[in-house]
Amino acid sequence: MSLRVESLGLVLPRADRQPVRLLDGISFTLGRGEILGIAGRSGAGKSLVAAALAGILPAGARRAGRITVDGQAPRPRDIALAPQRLDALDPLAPIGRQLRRLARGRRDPGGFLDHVGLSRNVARLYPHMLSGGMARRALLATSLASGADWIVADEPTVGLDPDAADHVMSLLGRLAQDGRGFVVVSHDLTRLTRISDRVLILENGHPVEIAPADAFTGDGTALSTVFSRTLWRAQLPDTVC
Ligand SMILES: Nc1ncnc2c1ncn2[C@@H]1O[C@H](COP(=O)(O)OP(=O)(O)OP(=O)(O)O)[C@@H](O)[C@H]1O
Repeated sequence: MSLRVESLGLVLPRADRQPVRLLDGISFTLGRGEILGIAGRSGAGKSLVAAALAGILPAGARRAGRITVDGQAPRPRDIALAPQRLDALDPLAPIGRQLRRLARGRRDPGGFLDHVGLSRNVARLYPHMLSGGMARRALLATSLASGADWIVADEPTVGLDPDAADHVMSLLGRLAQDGRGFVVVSHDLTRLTRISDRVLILENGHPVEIAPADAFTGDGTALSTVFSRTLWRAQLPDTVC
């Protein structure tokens, strides 16, 4: 029971010029109940990977490689993206209606709100009435409502204060324990390594390494590449940048 990604790549053809290779050679296997973190510097390709896993490609881009769920091509609702942009929530519909729409009326939206730690009253609220933390949780609720077993959360803590970021990260950890597989993209390596089983480090659209989360400790000597060690050390509180 796994999500398998083999040599995922993205190429953007350009008229009369060399195509741009946006992503190349990204491979991993994720089991149910597991979390794979994806980290890297700004522009490394994290959001592109997140979107490509959910089948969303930049205009004109070609995908290379193979993505399978339990050995088969993913069905449309197998993999859901909780995107970085809060405006992915429909500004014109209350949250409950959005959840019902995604669940195709199969389930009461209240259950999805319970799962992400939001009060059931939130079902009546429009996105502009939510705090940043509530909106992040609502986005996660939409990915649960879609029925996906594999959820890709792109920067779920961006814009949140430290307490709210901790809450959202622990929520992801709890949701994974229910048997879904999560890919969590975050620039916040410290929080990411607390909930992930393994972390894929990306640079320039290429994988640098996939390390077990417990290798991100101390001064990072357990990491196999200088790049990952440098990225990790840059986050340590006593590092002067
Ligand atoms: N639609 C697109 N068309 C062409 N290039 C793109 C497109 N989207 C992203 N890119 C380029 O791909 C690279 C990776 O972008 P991406 O948004 O995935 O980075 P990221 O690691 O998520 O960065 P950040 O942490 O700043 O969000 C960047 O150089 C970006 O300019």
